[in-house]
Amino acid sequence: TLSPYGVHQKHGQISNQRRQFSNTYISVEMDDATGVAVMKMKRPPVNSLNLELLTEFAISLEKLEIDRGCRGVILTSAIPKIFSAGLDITEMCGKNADHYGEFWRALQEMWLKLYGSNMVTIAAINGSSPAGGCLLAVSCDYRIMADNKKYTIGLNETQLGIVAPFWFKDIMTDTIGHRATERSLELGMLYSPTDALKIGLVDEVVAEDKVLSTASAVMAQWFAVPDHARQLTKSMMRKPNLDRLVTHREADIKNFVSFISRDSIQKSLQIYMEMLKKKGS
Ligand SMILES: CCCCC/C=C\C/C=C\C=C\CC(=O)SCCNC(=O)CCNC(=O)[C@H](O)C(C)(C)COP(=O)(O)OP(=O)(O)OC[C@H]1O[C@@H](n2cnc3c(N)ncnc32)[C@H](O)[C@@H]1OP(=O)(O)O
Repeated sequence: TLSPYGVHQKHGQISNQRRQFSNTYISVEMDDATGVAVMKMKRPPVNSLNLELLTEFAISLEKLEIDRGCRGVILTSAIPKIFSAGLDITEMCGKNADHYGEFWRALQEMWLKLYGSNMVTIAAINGSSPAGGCLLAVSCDYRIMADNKKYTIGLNETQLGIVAPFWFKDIMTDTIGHRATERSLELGMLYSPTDALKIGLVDEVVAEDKVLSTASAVMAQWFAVPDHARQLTKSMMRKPNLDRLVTHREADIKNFVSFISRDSIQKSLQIYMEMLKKKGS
């Protein structure tokens, strides 16, 4: 073990086997010949991240992390036109403090596993990806987005009357820079794929039907670098952000619970949910 987050070399096993494991909201297909797992979120209608999905996500990643045959994960969605609608707003509305705390801890856990993964992680963003959906993408090593101007990506929390926590903000800053993050977060901006590419929020925009094949090709390029060197470099780059959340984890939960429990915030979220429902009907 080379880092507190469990850096270790993965050895690809040469075989023609594909293994699959599936939970309620996450399915994983592991290709032993390539060492690549494709992990799909499948929670209709919009892959909103509820407690169960977040828990399954973390467990699936942990399984892959200890699987010596797995060197990389492509994260994508099984739902057409949607990568993820972000956190399930109903998990943050009308529940009690214990529930909010449990939910936030599950989100932190998932993030520590994804952002701290030793595997190569590539987001194949095949649909809209607001807020928590954007967090998933930005936590990966590389982002490929489908070229469809109806899709958007960004941290739009302020539009809901809530605030992106410091660890969302930190990785956004690392990705697009301080000034762009300041503007983007204050205004709760959502970007089209082309605009996301311009500011560096995604690395590539490709035709919808090429998102997965491009992800596989990029994975092969990343695999050409020796695992131990890439993993140590990743760990060195990401350790400060990981340590910051680990150190302030309980305070972050307390902060979230007290913020989200405020009457004014509950009201904002209810209004936003009603607006979403009206738009859909
Ligand atoms: C100072 C201290 C600070 C401390 C920290 C404090 C707080 C931080 C707190 C929270 C951080 C949260 C991050 C988040 O992720 S919040 C979630 C933000 N997400 C969104 O804004 C996305 C909303 N959804 C959409 O924009 C669209 O649904 C989308 C573009 C994804 C898809 O559009 P489409 O037209 O296909 O589908 P819809 O008809 O809109 O939706 C279908 C169905 O799904 C429901 N729904 C959509 N999104 C969510 C969601 N995020 N959670 C729950 N439910 C969702 C929608 O209401 C529809 O339902 P129904 O009408 O079919 O019943």
